[in-house]
Amino acid sequence: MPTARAPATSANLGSGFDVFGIALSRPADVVRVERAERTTIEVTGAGSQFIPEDPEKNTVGAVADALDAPAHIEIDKGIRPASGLGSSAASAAAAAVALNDLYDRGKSRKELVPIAAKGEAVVSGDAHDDNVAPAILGGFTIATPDGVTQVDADISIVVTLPEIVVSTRDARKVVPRETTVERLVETVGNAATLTAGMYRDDPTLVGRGMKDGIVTPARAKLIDGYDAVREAALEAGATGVTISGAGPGVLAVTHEWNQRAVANAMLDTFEDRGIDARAYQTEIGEGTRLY
Ligand SMILES: Nc1ncnc2c1ncn2[C@@H]1O[C@H](COP(=O)(O)OP(=O)(O)OP(=O)(O)O)[C@@H](O)[C@H]1O
Ligand SMILES: N[C@@H](CCO)C(=O)O
Repeated sequence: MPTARAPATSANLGSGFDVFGIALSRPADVVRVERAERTTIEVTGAGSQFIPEDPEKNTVGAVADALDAPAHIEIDKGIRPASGLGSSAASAAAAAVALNDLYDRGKSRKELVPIAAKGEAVVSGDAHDDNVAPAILGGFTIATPDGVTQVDADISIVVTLPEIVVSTRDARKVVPRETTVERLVETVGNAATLTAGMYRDDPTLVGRGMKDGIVTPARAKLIDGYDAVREAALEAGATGVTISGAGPGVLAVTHEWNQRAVANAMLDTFEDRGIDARAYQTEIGEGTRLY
């Protein structure tokens, strides 16, 4: 039975809304697939009680359909749903890679990206590629309508995950529909700085390039304590802080040597406000691995 492990991912990185994404070395989902007459799904692990097993409602059902690959699909969730860590995308990415192997469909990793994105459409209303691209390919990815560009990068990351639920569908409703030319110029500059930082494995440039004055301020209101947690992480030495994906995860870029200090500062700040949270000290990592 093919088994695939797909990593958590963080989309947007502030200045790259719906375009940038990174794979994280942990946590991850593990998906096992077995040929069947029709698709059935079994979900265990983190937050599994909130995840539908109906193939019409689970991201992996749409992937099995798109590959014409009916299967019994077992999902072991390592990534809590509605986290901002690409939980729904990780299952879709792992299913795409495992089903491609099970049915010998011969699709390349890049060809599997839009197929896995069909799963994202099931949960958030549209098929953005910015989580499934890094989940499948690993590293830092730039997903545009013209295709995906992938860069391997070595950057330390802390993501704190508060016990707050923010669904991608709701977080997309608060995204401003218009912006100014000044904001556009600022965002292009930041996105370019971030990309240069990824090429150079430079956490200072990546952190600086995550600044965003358009989408992040609107979404920060959905995350209790976001401004205070951001300040605390920067004071502890993070080079940049933003919302991970659609939230509520909060992502900090760090130097490797102060990862722990940044994680503790973020956790303490959530705790001061009575919000339970957990921290992942992680780094940009590989894409889906097939066993
Ligand atoms: N295989 C799956 N894994 C996780 N969530 C799933 C899956 N299939 C369907 N869902 C549903 O998708 C929703 C979670 O997806 P959502 O995009 O909101 O969160 P996320 O993937 O953690 O966040 P983000 O995309 O911001 O990183 C939940 O409503 C959940 O029930
Ligand atoms: N780019 C997406 C990622 C979450 O799926 C968003 O921020 O809405």
